[in-house]
Amino acid sequence: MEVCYQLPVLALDRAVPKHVLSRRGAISLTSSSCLFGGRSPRQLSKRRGAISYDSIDQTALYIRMLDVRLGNFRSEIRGSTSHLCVDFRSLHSGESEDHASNRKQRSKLSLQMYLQCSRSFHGTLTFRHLHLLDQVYYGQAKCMLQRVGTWNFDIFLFDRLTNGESLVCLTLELFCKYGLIELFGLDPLRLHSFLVRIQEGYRSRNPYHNSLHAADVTQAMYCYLQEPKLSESLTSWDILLALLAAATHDLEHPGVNQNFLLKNDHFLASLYQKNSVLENHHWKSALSHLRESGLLSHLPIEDRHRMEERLGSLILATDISRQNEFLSRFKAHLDRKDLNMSSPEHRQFILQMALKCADICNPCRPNSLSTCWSHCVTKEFFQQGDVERAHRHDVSPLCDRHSNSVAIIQKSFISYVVEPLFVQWARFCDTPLSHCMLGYMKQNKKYWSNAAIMRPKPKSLVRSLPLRHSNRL
Ligand SMILES: Nc1ncnc2c1ncn2[C@@H]1O[C@@H]2COP(=O)(O)O[C@H]2[C@H]1O
Repeated sequence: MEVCYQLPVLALDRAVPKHVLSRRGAISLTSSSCLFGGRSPRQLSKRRGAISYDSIDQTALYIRMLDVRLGNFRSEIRGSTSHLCVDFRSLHSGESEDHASNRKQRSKLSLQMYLQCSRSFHGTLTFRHLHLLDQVYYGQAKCMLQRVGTWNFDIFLFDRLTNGESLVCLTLELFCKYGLIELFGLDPLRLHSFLVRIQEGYRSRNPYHNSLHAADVTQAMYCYLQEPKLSESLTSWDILLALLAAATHDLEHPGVNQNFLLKNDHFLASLYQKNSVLENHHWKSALSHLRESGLLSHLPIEDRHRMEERLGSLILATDISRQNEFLSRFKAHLDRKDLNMSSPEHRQFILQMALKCADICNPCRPNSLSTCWSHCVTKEFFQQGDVERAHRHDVSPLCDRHSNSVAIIQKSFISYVVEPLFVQWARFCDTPLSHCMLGYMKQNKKYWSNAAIMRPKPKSLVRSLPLRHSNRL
């Protein structure tokens, strides 16, 4: 079969054979040597050990592995080449303004520390080198970690102090706090290398869906794990799972939404049969990193499988288009007062709700932090809109910079998506933190309402704003 999986509008760097995508049962890789950088698929599959190609799961994992094997992945993140399939470079033309790429430049770290950090990234840092690190900045980062469980934790500052390594530093700290390394007999080096892979697996050029967002969600998840209803009933497995899910929940996000992938017949849309395409991709990517790093390889196979399934159920719950489904179920439980935290099924459900809250908690942060997130997320929407416009496609809802404003998007997002969820979460937790989040949310809503009045709505917005907020359709 012909190797042709052309996107109508965007540049294709590497084609994925259609039969990889369309036939569930069998993947023939023979006609796709271009995918393997000159190596035969056989060689690769041999090197990977036993990869079975007989399920959609393995297909997904294999596609991610190819991404890594080809070295394409890292270079795309570093900005020199492009992604496996879609060339997303046009999304990032305004490089100088890019928040994420500026993070490194804005970092106050010395060159010496930068070099040390990149060595530590690639595993060549020795303990002797650690003494050479710029103590001032690591000292400050360490200091911040003492307050990692506070809701006004400034993740932007923490990221600068750790030279863009907030996800690794924060997650390691939380693993240590909970004693997960000892409890699960984890190899600290494998854990570190797994977290570095995860951090690098986020595209730093995405204004919003980058490793800083993952670090923010992980920090929020930690705050929720401290809530008495959770802390008094969760097991160590639950905690391990919750932290892993938070850290990986948007892994390899391409910086565009599902609607964009569907419209462009992206191979991921076919692979996941147009269902929670991004979330499935995040989950499978997380699995491949978990397996490749061997982090849990010493645990019994049944435990690992259970863990992988549960990880999937958490990450898939972050699909915002399933918000109503989760919210109705949550409300029904709260009305009936029948949540029983000693039931594994109910604990998993509460972890799903906690991750959903952590994922969209940015409007519930203090205004100085919340507004930064609002600008980042809007920037990503508008970049997608610019590409759609440039290719004469319909511009997706919320993505048109000419008919939207940050304020309007925020007002609508807070009212229709955030508030209903956090009101129920506060009903469930009924703690100072849950009410404090509602307080910040109200302040932010007011702030954006005023901003919207000060900056009048573009005329075309009256026609284009959807009734219900969703950037995914
Ligand atoms: N502050 C925000 N304003 C508007 N949309 C948001 C905001 N924060 C998160 N979102 C949206 O909520 C979605 C949650 O799932 P995703 O991370 O895939 O994509 C996210 C964004 O589309």
